[in-house]
Amino acid sequence: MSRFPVENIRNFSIIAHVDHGKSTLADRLLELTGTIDKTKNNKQVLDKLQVERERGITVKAQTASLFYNCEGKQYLLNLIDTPGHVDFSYEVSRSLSACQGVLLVVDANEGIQAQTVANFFLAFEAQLSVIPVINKIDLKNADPERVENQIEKVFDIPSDECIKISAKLGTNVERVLQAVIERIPPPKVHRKNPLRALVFDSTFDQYRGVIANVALFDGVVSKGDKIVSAHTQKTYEVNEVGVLNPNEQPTHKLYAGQVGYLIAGMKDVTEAQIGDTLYLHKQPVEPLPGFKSAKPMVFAGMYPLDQSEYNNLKSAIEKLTLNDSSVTVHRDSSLALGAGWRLGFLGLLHMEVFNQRLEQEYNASVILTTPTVPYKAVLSSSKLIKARRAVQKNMIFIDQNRVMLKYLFPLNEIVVDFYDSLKSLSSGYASFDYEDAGYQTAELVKMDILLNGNTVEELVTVVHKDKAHSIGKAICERLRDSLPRQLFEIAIQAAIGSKIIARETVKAYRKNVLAKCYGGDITRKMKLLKRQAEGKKKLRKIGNVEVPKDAFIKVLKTVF
Ligand SMILES: Nc1nc2c(ncn2[C@@H]2O[C@H](COP(=O)(O)OP(=O)(O)OP(=O)(O)O)[C@@H](O)[C@H]2O)c(=O)[nH]1
Repeated sequence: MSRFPVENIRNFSIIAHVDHGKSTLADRLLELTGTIDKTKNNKQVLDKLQVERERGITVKAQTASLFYNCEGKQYLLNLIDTPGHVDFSYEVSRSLSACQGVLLVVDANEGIQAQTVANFFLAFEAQLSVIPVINKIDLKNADPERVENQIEKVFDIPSDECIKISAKLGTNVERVLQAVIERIPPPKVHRKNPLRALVFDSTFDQYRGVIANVALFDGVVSKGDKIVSAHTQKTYEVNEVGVLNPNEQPTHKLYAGQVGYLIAGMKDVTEAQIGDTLYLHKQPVEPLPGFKSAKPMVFAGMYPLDQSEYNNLKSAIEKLTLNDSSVTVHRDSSLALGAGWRLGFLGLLHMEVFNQRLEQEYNASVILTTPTVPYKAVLSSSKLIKARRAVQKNMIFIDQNRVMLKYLFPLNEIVVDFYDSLKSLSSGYASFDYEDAGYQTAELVKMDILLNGNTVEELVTVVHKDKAHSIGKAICERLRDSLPRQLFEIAIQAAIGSKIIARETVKAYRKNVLAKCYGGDITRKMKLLKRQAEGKKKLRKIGNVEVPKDAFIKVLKTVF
């Protein structure tokens, strides 16, 4: 690795709106630099997770070191492929901290979309060099000149700086590599200073412990060095260092300006925090600023299917949150579902992907409850504050066919199915991005669900006043269909305070376990009654109503 002086190193990221072709461009760059075999049918090589391959989207940023010869000099190019979907923008902002420049990929047919704008500003704020790349010029409807004009108008980048390519066919991709060398500056680092390495990502390997992805800002790290974590102050010996090419390839050393991985016998997932600084033993340095913690937008309860699985699920969640540090975890418990956690996610897709990764990578089966969003409630007079609907903030015309609209929305209105409705209403043309605008006042009510007059704590929820009736009705109907009939009639009611807003009834049914037992043999009667009592233990009693666990799961998972 010493062959690469700092001036021959470029660290860059590919950013774009979802599906504009980042991963395909990354494949071509890996092929052009001989990192992967051109003859193979390479498709999204850096999308390593099963969930990424199944869904065809990137959810984790991935790093690859490319070796590239240009005009007699050998360059080391560290490429970070990032996700496009809004839920994973935290991955993007973290990746950018290890870069000096970005390739901003824009689809030649679709033009600038919501995440193109959001990701551009992440790079712009981080003061990175931006190389605009117009992709998919091979498409019949491609209009690269129109997209060039959009880029000039919205981002103030001269249109002659755009590189027009087809990542699929490989057209002009070599020009992208040349632009990386010419337009992105080498990292500003000092090799003579003591080691200062930023942990910008980490994964957990069952056999080797924590694998930390590091960017070296100062100094050198070698196999066998003693290093200290600024976060925990624990000391470790470096067992392995190397580059990702794109799989792990050990090297003896990593130098400032380089990006690679490091294994140092960290066995516990709490030991390698993303954003931590590593330095050499007895040579302490000022820690790097790290990362702003992610702000979860959507919360859901997670419980093991069976309580005996609690500890396994706990360890799986810990390992996965090491790799996805934007998830927040708090212990929680529910009378119906037992001990579990309340997890915070950046969006609904993020929640689904996390759940799928738990199942696929850790073989965990979980119950995930319907997502909710956080509210701040003023309880002084239990009358909750005035409502505010979506308010338009501004409207900007990007070109003749495209307009950017900004609205202030209650988070709860956009979190579940807004994105799908927007896509179907606009035949797929509209794209959507959001950011937190703080808490607003709204007319919210606390809705109770009652079984024969007794509140079911698990189903108490906060809803908007206007939606209380439809949600209450849906919960009552769902409960009616999942509650077994009992010896008496059950009234299922949704109530706001003392006002009942929806009601369903489950008719009485007498299961006479003694029916077959004519003849009056008392011991046989006792045996049957005992068996019936055992069956009831799996139920939860609310007042005099017995509720099987399944009924809660059905309601908690599907309504709202
Ligand atoms: N015609 C054409 N299709 C392309 C080109 N580049 C990418 N695609 C297609 O566009 C789709 C999306 O490409 P990806 O590379 O997965 O896009 P991405 O930006 O990485 O997507 P995310 O990782 O989910 O954000 C795939 O079906 C690609 O085959 C191109 O130059 N021309």
